Amino acid sequence: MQHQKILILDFGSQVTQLIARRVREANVYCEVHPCDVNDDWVRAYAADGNLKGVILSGSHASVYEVDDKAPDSVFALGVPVLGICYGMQTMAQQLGGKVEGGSTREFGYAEVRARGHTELLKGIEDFHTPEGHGMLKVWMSHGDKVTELPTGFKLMASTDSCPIAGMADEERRFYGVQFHPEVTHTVQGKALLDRFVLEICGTRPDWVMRDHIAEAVESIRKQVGDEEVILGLSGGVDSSVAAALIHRAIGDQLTCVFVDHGLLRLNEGDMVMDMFAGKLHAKVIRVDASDLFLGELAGVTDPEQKRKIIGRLFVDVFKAEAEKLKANGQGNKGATFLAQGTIYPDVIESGGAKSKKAVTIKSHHNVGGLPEQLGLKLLEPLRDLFKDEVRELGVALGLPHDMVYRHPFPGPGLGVRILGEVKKEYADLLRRADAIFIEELRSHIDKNSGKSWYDLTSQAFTVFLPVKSVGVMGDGRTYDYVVALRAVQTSDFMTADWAELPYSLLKKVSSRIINEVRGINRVTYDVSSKPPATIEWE
Ligand SMILES: Nc1ncnc2c1ncn2[C@@H]1O[C@H](COP(=O)(O)OP(=O)(O)OP(=O)(O)O)[C@@H](O)[C@H]1O
Ligand SMILES: O=c1[nH]c(=O)c2[nH+]cn([C@@H]3O[C@H](COP(=O)(O)O)[C@@H](O)[C@H]3O)c2[nH]1
Ligand SMILES: NC(=O)CC[C@H](N)C(=O)O
Ligand SMILES: [Mg+2]
Repeated sequence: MQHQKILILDFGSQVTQLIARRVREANVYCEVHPCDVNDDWVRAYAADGNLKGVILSGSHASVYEVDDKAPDSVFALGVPVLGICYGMQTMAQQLGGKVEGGSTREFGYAEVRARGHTELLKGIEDFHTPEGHGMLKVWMSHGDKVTELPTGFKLMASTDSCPIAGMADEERRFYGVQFHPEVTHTVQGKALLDRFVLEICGTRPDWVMRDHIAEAVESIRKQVGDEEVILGLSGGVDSSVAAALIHRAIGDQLTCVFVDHGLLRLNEGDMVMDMFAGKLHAKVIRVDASDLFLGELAGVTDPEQKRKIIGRLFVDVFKAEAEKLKANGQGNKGATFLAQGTIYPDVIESGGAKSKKAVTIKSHHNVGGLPEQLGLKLLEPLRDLFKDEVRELGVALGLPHDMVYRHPFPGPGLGVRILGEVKKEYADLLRRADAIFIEELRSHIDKNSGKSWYDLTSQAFTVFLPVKSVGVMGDGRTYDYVVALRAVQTSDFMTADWAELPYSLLKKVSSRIINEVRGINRVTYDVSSKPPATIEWE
């Protein structure tokens, strides 16, 4: 089935993904593409008639400094266009208006007054002033402003310091807002985007997870035919959901390879095997490669070097398993496809025009280089989905709730949570400390929300610090290792706040770790946000 869709052109804003999230939440399919796609691309993209509207994102740049423009064809498609912040500014400039650098900058909360009556803001006000004007509580982040409306536009909204905070050409259905409707701080932001997407663009809300399973199953069958697929299964959310979906489509033509690199969490290996072999009846090969990984990591202390070694060993193991599959005597012909749990944020991050300019903070282990080296074709059934859509899909496929709502776990595992040199002794201590932390997070329920602290945090784990400190236990002196607890709250993992865990919880965890894990005598809590820190320590 062909879905109607909204095109989001990304000018490099930090929050472009949120626009996509909000549109998807309205059950409308959308895609984010870099702003520098050309006119031919836009026309081809719209050729099947399913493109119902375009949204132009914000940017850190200024329209008078860079020449990032929307392809002109966007304004000639006959579909509605919404410009947000920089998106509004470039729309204004491209259509004959004027944009200038302002002397006052607006960051954060602002109140915007609706002007006149426009279709976009119809029925969308947070409150009315005594004079009867509609006001919106919004989030702003800009220094430049539109100072002259382009021909055909009328004023839609303003603030004290930004007289043109919204503009509309109702004839052509072009709208611009200086504020950010995609962030939750803009109280009616979701309502405004819903109105644009559903009413102004008239899009059919047909993006529903239930239907997606049937469509995905059909397309996997078509793509794979009677060939065979291997999939790197980590037990994490993405690869597990990909495995369940592909298994539903092609059954035994799928073989999952689960690599135990000796850097997994406590009992993780058995849990993953149990679930896949036991409940889903999928073929899973468990490869015990801990000696290989720990052997190659011995003596290596540099984080980037550790990541590269782990990435390379993953490739080696997959390669060896793909070969073995041909000769296993069970009628396998050998895999021609490699399946991956790549999700939409991975696609945007690696393909976005903007992110190519970004510096490498850490080389995320990735299997992106795999297919070429292995001579395999790629199968990525989740590449259009956001994480929470993947989770919804997992539940719909019958995966247990606990598995689907697990915190993400990085491929290099404890390898990046043991600072410096990785040793089995350290990994064993860390596994036990981490298991205690997670157990307590799960059992501590927050009274206000009724949720466990595991569910209230996005990711939580323990980090092993290879330093010793002095302690006293049972009147004796100890000289043992230190661990740090890390718990963060984030929606996209690009930025994160450290979680304000209750002291009672921290107290319990600390006392249990020190009492139960001999070899650790000190526990600290990491109170750094991202940025400037990162979530993992390496
Ligand atoms: N131990 C492992 N064995 C086999 N494949 C792995 C392993 N760890 C990671 N991978 C592969 O690397 C991919 C990327 O890992 P990543 O952690 O980003 O995703 P995930 O584990 O599927 O989900 P989550 O983000 O919830 O942890 C996985 O989808 C999987 O294919
Ligand atoms: O699959 C992965 N392979 C990796 O190499 C990797 N490194 C970091 N992470 C995860 O990415 C998110 C952001 O982490 P950082 O703030 O530490 O960069 C967090 O969720 C991290 O756990 C990884 N995931
Ligand atoms: N967030 C934005 O899109 C900002 C646009 C532009 N850089 C400004 O300061 O106005
Ligand atoms: Mg993972």
